[in-house]
Amino acid sequence: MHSEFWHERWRSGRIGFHQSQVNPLLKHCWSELQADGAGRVLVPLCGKSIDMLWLREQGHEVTGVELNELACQAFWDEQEVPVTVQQTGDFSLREKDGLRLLCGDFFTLPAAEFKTINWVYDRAALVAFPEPMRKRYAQTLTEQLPAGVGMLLITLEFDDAEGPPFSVTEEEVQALYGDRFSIEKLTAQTGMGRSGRAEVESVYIMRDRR
Ligand SMILES: C[S@@+](CC[C@H](N)C(=O)[O-])C[C@H]1O[C@@H](n2cnc3c(N)ncnc32)[C@H](O)[C@@H]1O
Repeated sequence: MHSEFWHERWRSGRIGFHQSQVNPLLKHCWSELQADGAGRVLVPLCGKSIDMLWLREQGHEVTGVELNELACQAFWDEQEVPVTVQQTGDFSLREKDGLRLLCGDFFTLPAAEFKTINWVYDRAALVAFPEPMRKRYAQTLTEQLPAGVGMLLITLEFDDAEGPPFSVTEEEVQALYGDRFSIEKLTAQTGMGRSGRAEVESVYIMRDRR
């Protein structure tokens, strides 16, 4: 998936993935990580998700990483929070009160950004990538994240091969992350997706084996 694909989605407002409410599965399942409002949460491919606000409200520090500048600015504008934009390497940074939004390519995120992460929240990030990029994405996380990290991952499964989103099976989650994490599937809900197709939304809790 090329960057331009996503920039065009944001420019044209075709952001059906964005949710106006906090994701109910996040609210329901986050406590399973026993994160207790402590530590920093990485939200890869965060868009302008208000799930980051909910995580912040729990007490976590939050770092979101998003490719598109419109999305990063819209997040703060919609909260009516004025922020200044700083440049840090290849990324622009908008931050306020423990919530940092880094704008740039996740695959070029400096190693130092991963070192302070305790938790990862992945909703619509892994499934946003086609298969070869999913491998690269999961490899980046498993190689860069520090010991003891935990993750909440939400995936979708459906028959249609076209994406994004892309269908990700439990077997693939195991293949991508099983060497480093113990993986527990918490729920799997069958429902109608945005495009009217049947899909299964699954939540995984992943705990570092190290
Ligand atoms: C399907 S959306 C999900 C957004 C968010 N997680 C949510 O739940 O609303 C995927 C997002 O990832 C961003 N994105 C795609 N490739 C990226 C990359 N390489 N680095 C950072 N962000 C990326 C897109 O701009 C888009 O906003």
